[in-house]
Order: sequence, then C-alpha cells, then structure tokens
Amino acid sequence: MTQAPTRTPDPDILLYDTMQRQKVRFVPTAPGRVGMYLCGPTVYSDAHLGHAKKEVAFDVIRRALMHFGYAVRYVTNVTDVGHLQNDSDDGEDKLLARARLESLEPMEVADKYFWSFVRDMDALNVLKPSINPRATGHVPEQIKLIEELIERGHAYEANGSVYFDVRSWPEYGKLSGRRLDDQEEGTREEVREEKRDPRDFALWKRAEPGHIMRWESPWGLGFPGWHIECSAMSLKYLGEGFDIHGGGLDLQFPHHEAEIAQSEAAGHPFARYWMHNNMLTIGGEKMSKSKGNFTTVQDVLARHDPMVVRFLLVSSHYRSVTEFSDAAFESARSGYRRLSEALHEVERRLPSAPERPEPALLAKIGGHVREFEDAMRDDFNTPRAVAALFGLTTDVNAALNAEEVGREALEAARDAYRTLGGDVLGLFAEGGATARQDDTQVVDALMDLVLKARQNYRLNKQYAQADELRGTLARVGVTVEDTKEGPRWRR
Ligand SMILES: Nc1ncnc2c1ncn2[C@@H]1O[C@H](COP(=O)(O)OP(=O)(O)OP(=O)(O)O)[C@@H](O)[C@H]1O
Ligand SMILES: [Zn+2]
Repeated sequence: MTQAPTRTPDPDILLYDTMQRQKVRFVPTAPGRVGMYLCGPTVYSDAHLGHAKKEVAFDVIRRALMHFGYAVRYVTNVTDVGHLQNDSDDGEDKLLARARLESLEPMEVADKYFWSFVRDMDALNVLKPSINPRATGHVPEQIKLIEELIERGHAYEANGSVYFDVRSWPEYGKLSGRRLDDQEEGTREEVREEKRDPRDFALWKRAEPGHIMRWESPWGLGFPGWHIECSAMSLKYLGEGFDIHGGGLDLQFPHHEAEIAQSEAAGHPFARYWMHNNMLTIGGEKMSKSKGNFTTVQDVLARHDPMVVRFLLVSSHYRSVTEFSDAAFESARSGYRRLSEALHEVERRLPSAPERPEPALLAKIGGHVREFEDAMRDDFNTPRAVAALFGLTTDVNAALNAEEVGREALEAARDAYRTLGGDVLGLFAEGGATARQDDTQVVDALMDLVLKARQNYRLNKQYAQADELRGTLARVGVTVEDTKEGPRWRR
C-alpha cells in the first residue's frame, strides 16, 4: 500500500542510522518519496512475538513517514530458500528440514508459513508491503549479481559453490564494526577448505545429491546463499542507493554486512540509512526459535486483543528491548483501554454535540498533537508519542467529566486519536479481538434463537419450515446436528 501523501513532506525527521552511529536528518533521494526494505521472515515455522516486534516497529516507521507526507514504497522479502541452519554456510536448509519433518513439499512449507505470517500480521494491523518478493522467484537476479562479483574479482568459484572474497573488499565490516569472525563453528572440513578466508561467505551453494531445491547456474546445479537474495531484490525493486534498510539488530552481522559488501563490490551503491530494531526478550533473553523460549503470535492472539499486543509493542522504542511478561500485558491492557474508552466516549457524544467555542481545550489538544509529532520526528519515539496520547486523554476526560463538550473540540480529539493513534501507531483497528469477541457473543445468541425456532417448528410438526431453516444455515456453512442433548451447530 502506497498512500497518496496529504501534506508537504516534513524535512525535520531524525533517524538513528546504524552506519553513522548517530541520529541524522533524513533526506530521501527523490523528494517526497521513500524506498524502504525490510528483511522478512524465513517461512519455515509460525512467527513468534519477537518477529512481531520487528514487523510492528517498521510498520510504525512506514506509517509515520506516510503521515509526514512521504509516499513510501515498502519492500520486504520472503526467504524460502538458502537460509541454512545455524545461519552459516553449511548445514541443512531450514525449509528442507521442516519439509521432511512435516512430510511436505518445501514449497508447501513455504506457503503454509507464509500465509500463517500474513494472517498474524493482518491481525496486528501491519500494512501489507508494496512488494513482497520471494527468494525462489528471483534466482536469475541473484545469479546475475554473483556473475558481476566474479567479473570484478570479488567472488570466486570453488567446487560448484561461489564465495564472496572478503579480503578483496576492505570495507567489509563497516556496519557492525566487526572485522574478524570465522563463522566456522559446525562447518564441515570440505567447506572450510573451499574458502580462501574463513570469513568468506557463500553466494551460491552447490546442491548435494538429494537436495531438491536447486537451480541451473553457470556453476552447475545449486541454490543461492541466504544473503544475496536481499541485495538482488532490494536493488531490483528500490534501485541503487535506496533510502532505508531495516531489520533486527541481530542481523547486522553477518547478514547486513554481507548484503552491503556484495552489492557495493558489484558496483551498486546500497542503502543510505540503516535502521535496526532491538529484541523482544523473555526473562532478559532474546526470544528465539532456536532457544525454544518463544510464544507464537497465534498463541498470544488467542489470549490477548491484537490491539493490546500492538500497544505493548509500540509502548517501547524500536531501539529498546521489550520484555515479554504477564505484567507487561496487564499494563498494556489497561493503558490501551484508557485510550480506546476515551475515543469511544468522544465518538459517542459527537453526533449530539453542541456548537460552542472552546479555545482553551482546543489549544490543549493541539499541544498534544504537536508533542506526538515531535516525538515521532525524533527517531520515531513511540513511548513519548504514547505519552502524548495519555496527556490528551487526561485533558479530554477532564473536559468530558466536567461539562458538555462542543463539536469542534470533540472532532479535534477524535481526529487526534484516529490519525495519530490509528493511522500512525496502527491502533484502534476495526475487527480487533474485542470486536471479534463481541461478534462471537452476538452469533452465539442469534444461533440460540434460530435453533429454538427450529425446535418449535419440529414440535409443531412444521418440518418443511424446520428444514428450510437448516438449509439456509447450510448455505452459509453452518451445520446443525441433532444430538441427545439437543441441537448443536458448528461451522
Ligand atoms: N526476539 C526478537 N525480537 C525482535 N526481533 C526478532 C526477534 N527474533 C527474531 N527477530 C527478527 O526476526 C527476523 C527473523 O529472525 P529469525 O528467523 O532468525 O528468528 P529467530 O527466532 O531468531 O530464529 P533462530 O533462533 O532460528 O535464529 C530477524 O530480522 C530478526 O532480527
Ligand atoms: Zn536481508
């Protein structure tokens, strides 16, 4: 989704650029337009709440840029090949391992977890990407980039695999400041011998016999390495020197370092700003699949309103750690309720609000809007932005409790909640769990009535009418069964 800008692009946005290690003023290459790339999921298992923190963090950044008048092209990839276990150059492909475990085709695994990811992100009100390219759909682009690197002397073939020659690129390590890492743990002797330097990383891997995800290449049958897809796809869809590249802090090294080296060494200027989200932790440790200390987004959503989950995530800054705990959910729930109840009260009163001048209240509301925007201009400081919404709520509640508030002030308050809390932070979405719960109650009550009516028809031997009711329900996918305990329905 690329929203048409509604205001002149704001020139005063500061963001923390990991490369420059400081907050800098954001100046896009094309005035008013932002190209943004985010490293997306490896689709081999359900997303956990840590993944959601990253997605929500960058969704808010995107929404804020849109709010500040920029048209954003937001590209995030789907890794469906090449991500090997232990994130190294050796080991089994994460998708293949999963496919064997679940007796599925690798592409079934990719689709299953891709759609599960999409459902989770929809529930959390994360905007859909403008482009959502898959690694397997861009193998020719990856091969071309690897060929360019070989031509320029920055990559070499060894035994059907191709490695990036780190020693040929002195800038390698400039993002993370790390210069040495041998990444050799768990690597087979054979792979170690293939590399000229232990830091070299795979651009292309020879497919061992039995490896089913493989493609023809100038180096024989194989598959792309994990890092190269992001360079190939971001450059393809956003162009050289695109604006913002995002991802989790843990991806800085080796993944982002590799992305930069292999793009720039091939002659393609890469991202101009690097943004990294910090981790969601549990008991102080990073939530991660491999540690097994994770809670899936689905499990969380089964217990909590998605808007409360989102509120919890935006209540801490994207560069801060978010600790996952029952207490954190409890406080997010009460915080979110405070805001949403005030908004609902404002909207409830609006249709019958009187016309009356309230300059003092309007000025207060305007002040909170400015505080919110200033916070978001300052490296997307969502905790300060949320505090501004609480400030707004204190003033709005005081006015609502004291007197009948006029239309103009109520409209200003509603717009503040809907635009800042809704459009920018992505809160107050329709159809959140609260709404769903209400719907379930309504549907249950209606179905009770319908089944009682059908029972009455049957008692009165009006079988045609009883069957018609059952038929109508069947057409919308509801089955009625008669059991000893009475009729039951399911869909
Ligand atoms: N706990 C977390 N908090 C924030 N972001 C996270 C967290 N875990 C993973 N991410 C981000 O999600 C993306 C995908 O991560 P990845 O698939 O490696 O998840 P993971 O749980 O760390 O898996 P593994 O333990 O197998 O490495 C990365 O950008 C990563 O930074
Ligand atoms: Zn990436």
